[in-house]
Amino acid sequence: MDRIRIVGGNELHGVIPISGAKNAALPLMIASLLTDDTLTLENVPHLADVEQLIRILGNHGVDISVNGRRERQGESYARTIHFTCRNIVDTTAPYELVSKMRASFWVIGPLLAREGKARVSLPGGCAIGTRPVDLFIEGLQALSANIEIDSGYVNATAPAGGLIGARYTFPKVSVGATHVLMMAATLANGTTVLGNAAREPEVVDLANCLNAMGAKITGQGTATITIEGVRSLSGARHRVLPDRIETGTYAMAVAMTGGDVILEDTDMALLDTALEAIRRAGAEITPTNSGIRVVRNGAGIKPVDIVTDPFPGFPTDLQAQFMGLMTKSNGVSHITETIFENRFMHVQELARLGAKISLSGQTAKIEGVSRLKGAPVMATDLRASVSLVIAGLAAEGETMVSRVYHLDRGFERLEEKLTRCGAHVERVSD
Ligand SMILES: CC(=O)N[C@H]1[C@@H](OP(=O)(O)OP(=O)(O)OC[C@H]2O[C@@H](n3ccc(=O)[nH]c3=O)[C@H](O)[C@@H]2O)O[C@H](CO)[C@@H](O)[C@@H]1O
Ligand SMILES: C=C(OP(=O)(O)O)C(=O)O
Repeated sequence: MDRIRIVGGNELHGVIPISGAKNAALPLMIASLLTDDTLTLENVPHLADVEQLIRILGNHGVDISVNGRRERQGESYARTIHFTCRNIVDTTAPYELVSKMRASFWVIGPLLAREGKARVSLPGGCAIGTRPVDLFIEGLQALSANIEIDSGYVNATAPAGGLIGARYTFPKVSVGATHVLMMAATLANGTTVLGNAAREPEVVDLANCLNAMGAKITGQGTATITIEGVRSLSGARHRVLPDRIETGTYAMAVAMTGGDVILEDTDMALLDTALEAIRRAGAEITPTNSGIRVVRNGAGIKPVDIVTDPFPGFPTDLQAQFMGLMTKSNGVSHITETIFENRFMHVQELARLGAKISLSGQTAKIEGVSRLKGAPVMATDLRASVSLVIAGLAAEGETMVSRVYHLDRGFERLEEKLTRCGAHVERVSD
């Protein structure tokens, strides 16, 4: 199994290209199930989750080619991928495939909308909380779907004439349930109004792509999304938006090590709240023509308190990385996690590097230390694993991160991007 070896102590200087967003690419790929025409996605990152979803979509009958070639034949960076689903050949998404990745559950929306039925295994994904699917079920029921749960599967059927548009207000903001309801409602009869919808940029990206396919969606990016159902959707060409979590992660890495880096092909507006926190920690952040410049010279890292929240709040997917940064602040900071009830597994691993962190309920208290010391650590989930990389970059000596398959779910060519900026990071294959 691969491990990542880091020798800490180097500043970062150079340019880091930001990839397309995993969390936008996945729902966009799933949207290809809604049409018998070709959906072409540009800037698709090469990640384990994308490969896994390619397998799942193939099982439903989606024909997939990369840059005009068949999948797995070559180039693997910022790919353009064509998805064509002339016919859905199977409306079951089996446990063996879905259990590996939570977002694969989202096929339930398009399958139900296009074929009138879906049988989808309850999902897996990062072990960061219980992550139920009650909101998906309630929302689809509001569109008149009949839903039963049996032997670990969700069996959904639409009325004979198809799903029926309705008003549904989410009792809690859910990115995934917003994606699914939006996709399902595009082909429903009549109009759907989603209240308390997620406002994340990835939801907006999906809505924009669906509109390019002929859907009639308005209000994306606000808490109320209106979807007027249409009879069918066509193909489209769409560019996946930049990964704001990858952007924030590298910005925090520079704030941690010191240095001067341009994050290319990204956009400050995607992560205002996180960038503001990094600024308060002592980094200078400015826009450039193609992205963002992050600089930290001399001065130490200041302690900053944050609370995670749905967009536009501080993203939970950057919480672990920010904690990594705060381990070396020159004071005491507090981080409160409000989205997932079990997203502090990085705490004990950061402690192996010498971090001083205590937990009280959903709040972590971080007492900054002047030095971290390299150690063997274990990745426990996707964002936790990269928080260990950030800490390792500033630790003295060698940090060896095991279980990097978590990292490979969401960070494209991490070791290459960091090495080019002067870090000592390498992948070790046993
Ligand atoms: C592939 C993808 O895009 N994943 C992101 C997505 O996950 P995901 O879409 O799974 O996260 P949600 O926004 O749905 O989850 C938010 C909260 O709602 C709860 N909930 C959700 C659905 C439901 O039916 N019932 C329920 O109680 C969850 O347990 C969690 O506590 O948004 C999360 C929150 O920004 C991010 O951390 C994930 O990286
Ligand atoms: C939690 C994440 O992913 P998933 O929802 O697929 O588990 C993430 O991207 O940080």
